[in-house]
Order: sequence, then C-alpha cells, then structure tokens
Amino acid sequence: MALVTLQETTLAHGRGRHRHVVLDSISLALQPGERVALLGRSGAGKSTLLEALRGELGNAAAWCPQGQGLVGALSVYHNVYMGRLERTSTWRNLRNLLRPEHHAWEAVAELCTLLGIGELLRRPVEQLSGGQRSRVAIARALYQARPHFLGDEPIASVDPHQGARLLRLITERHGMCLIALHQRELALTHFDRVIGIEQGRIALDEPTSDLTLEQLDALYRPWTPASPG
Ligand SMILES: Nc1ncnc2c1ncn2[C@@H]1O[C@H](COP(=O)(O)OP(=O)(O)OP(=O)(O)O)[C@@H](O)[C@H]1O
Repeated sequence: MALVTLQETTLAHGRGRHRHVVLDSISLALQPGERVALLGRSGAGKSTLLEALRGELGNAAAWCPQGQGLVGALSVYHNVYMGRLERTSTWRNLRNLLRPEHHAWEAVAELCTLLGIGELLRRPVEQLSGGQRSRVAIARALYQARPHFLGDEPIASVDPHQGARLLRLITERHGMCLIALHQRELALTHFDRVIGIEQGRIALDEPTSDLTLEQLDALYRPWTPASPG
C-alpha cells in the first residue's frame, strides 16, 4: 500500500485574484522504502510539493527545509537538539538550553561526528560556512528520528563527494525519502526513482534504471511560452 497518495491534486498559493496555481491536477504515490529524487528548475514547485506531502505525512517524516531554518546565535548542539523539542516539556527544553543533559549531548555529538561537524558543537551556527550549516540542518533532521524523510535541497551547499555521503546517511536511516536536489548525477546514482516537475505538471516519473542524464537535463532547458495560433 502506498505511504502517501495525491490524486489529481492542484497545489496553489494565495487566494481569490491572487491565487497562483503551481502544480495543476497532479497524481503521484510514494511507496514505503522508496528513495525518490525531486528535480525541476528553480520555481518549478518542488518546495510547494514537499510542503503538501509534509502536510500528508505529518510526524511520520523528518523535515529538512530549504534555507535550513537554523538559529544563528545558538550553538550547533542547540540547533540539532531543536529537532526533538516537541517531544519534551518546555521546562526540560529550557533547562537543556542552559545546561545540556548528558545523554542528549552524547547523542547529538555522535550524530555530528558522523556528519564531520563533531568539533563544532559549541560554535554558534552564524560562525559556520554554508556547507557546515547544511550539515547542521541535516543533523537536526536526523535527530528527529522519524520513519521517513522529506528534504528541500539539503545538499545544495556541499561538494558532490560530500553530497553523496550525506545522501547515504539520510537514506540508510529512513524508509521513504523524497529529496529535492539539482545534482542530476547524484539523482541517478543514489535514488530509485526520479520525479521531475516542469511547467506546472509532473513531466517525468520513472525508475532511475530507465533514465539517462540527458533526460534529466531536459527538465532544466529554458522554456518559452507557446506561440499564439
Ligand atoms: N508563499 C507563496 N506565495 C505565493 N507564491 C509562492 C509562494 N511560495 C512560492 N510561490 C511561487 O510558487 C512557485 C513555486 O515555488 P517553489 O518554491 O515551490 O519552487 P521551487 O521549485 O522549490 O524553487 P527553488 O528551486 O527556487 O527553491 C514560484 O513561482 C513561486 O514564486
């Protein structure tokens, strides 16, 4: 049985005169255990689709947002710890903010070491590089320890080699993974299926074994509105 299904669903922003349809009457089903890459040009609707699926999956999916949503003034430890804030009481969270609990510190440290940022635990996130921040955001999503994973360009700021390693870490810890990215080679090598969106529709939805780089490149070609008549 599919984990989540969209059936002729239209996704839009705004209301009334300001309503802007991003994806029109799309259908898709995500299966347990699938690793799915989400591709499409900037503005194609990847984030919009991820938000809709996030609404469907709720707490079953860890969420790694675009732009990371980190708190710059807080340490790496505290940003990662925030992945589980909702699971503990406000009082305990406040106490942990001032004086980290030993077992929470150990768990975050272990995760950060795995991601190559173990030595940065006490460093405020605002003092990190873009790639280091990406890894903090991924650590925070992994710390959520949810069955599935939704990621909006989580490896955008890292080199391909590191990107491949991070994708492996994410996919081996989750059942279904749906990850937006622009690295087409990694989409082919680290995923089972690619969903490509273009001009308000799902233009491609195939197993990676049936796909070539050229087919993925086609999702990024500049498009011109159809000429009249
Ligand atoms: N809150 C919003 N209100 C109105 N329009 C929005 C809103 N968020 C996104 N859009 C519009 O919806 C369309 C799809 O945006 P979306 O962020 O889903 O694209 P994307 O594929 O994730 O792009 P990128 O790769 O640049 O992150 C764009 O035209 C964008 O301007």
